[in-house]
Amino acid sequence: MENALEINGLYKHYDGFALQDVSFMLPRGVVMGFIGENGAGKTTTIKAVLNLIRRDAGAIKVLGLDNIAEERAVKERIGVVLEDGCFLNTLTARHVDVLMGKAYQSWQSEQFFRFMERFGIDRNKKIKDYSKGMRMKVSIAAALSHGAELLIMDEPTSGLDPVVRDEVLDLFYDFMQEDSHAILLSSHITSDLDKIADHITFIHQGRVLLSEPRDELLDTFGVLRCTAEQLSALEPSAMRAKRIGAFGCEALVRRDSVPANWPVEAANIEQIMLFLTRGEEQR
Ligand SMILES: Nc1ncnc2c1ncn2[C@@H]1O[C@H](COP(=O)(O)OP(=O)(O)OP(=O)(O)O)[C@@H](O)[C@H]1O
Repeated sequence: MENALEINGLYKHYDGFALQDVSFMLPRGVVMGFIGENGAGKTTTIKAVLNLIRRDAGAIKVLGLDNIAEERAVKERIGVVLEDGCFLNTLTARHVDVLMGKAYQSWQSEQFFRFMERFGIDRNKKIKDYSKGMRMKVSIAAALSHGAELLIMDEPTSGLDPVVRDEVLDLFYDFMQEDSHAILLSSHITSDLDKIADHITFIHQGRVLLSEPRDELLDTFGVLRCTAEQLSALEPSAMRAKRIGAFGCEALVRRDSVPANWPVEAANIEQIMLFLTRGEEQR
């Protein structure tokens, strides 16, 4: 089966910022965490996938379809949740149901209202009177109620409390019970990604620095705390990034390239992201 998403050589230039040769692949059956610091280019990439901005170069396939030439077919088969919410504040969940029914051939009202009941959301109340968590749940419920195979979400859990975040992650988990489904999820909340992401794509200053299965990433890299002398004795290829402080050095290292008796600790996604963003890069 074709990949859920393939981005090849995506370029987009703004004044003071550019996406440069962004390429990665999201296979079906996979939840991809799309991470990077503020302004790294996550939303710009997602907007290019959704054909909301004009790209300068590159090719994007969504569920095997060209995202521009076959835009209508693509829209029907993906669920989208954007950072700033998708619906007007004066609408109620009932209105959302009517609008979505017009927008999607395969809209499932019953499914949508089952979600509303599960979340205890009053279908007659206006969106502006919902809490932030409820608004996000309505957006996610809408994205999940038209038989989408791929969910594309820009920071769906940001600003939500840990209990609501967990409920939302449960929804994603349910969605992924179907093998052909996939999720692209941009997030700053690395603990959510620790729970749900199978694959991590990390973007920094408009370029993809890595795109790998999460377990491989965690197996490959570790954090070494050592002296400057020890650090300089290390093979350059063993080190991906380093930070040198007054009291010693820390380096993100390839575990298998460091002498076995050196103290290398497991790294989590947040540490890897911080090293690659703020550490002195070693290529
Ligand atoms: N329409 C635009 N015109 C000019 N610059 C833009 C435009 N949209 C985005 N940018 C710039 O592109 C850069 C990347 O922004 P983007 O929203 O893609 O980052 P992000 O990784 O999603 O960040 P965040 O995590 O803060 O949402 C930023 O410097 C932003 O100012």
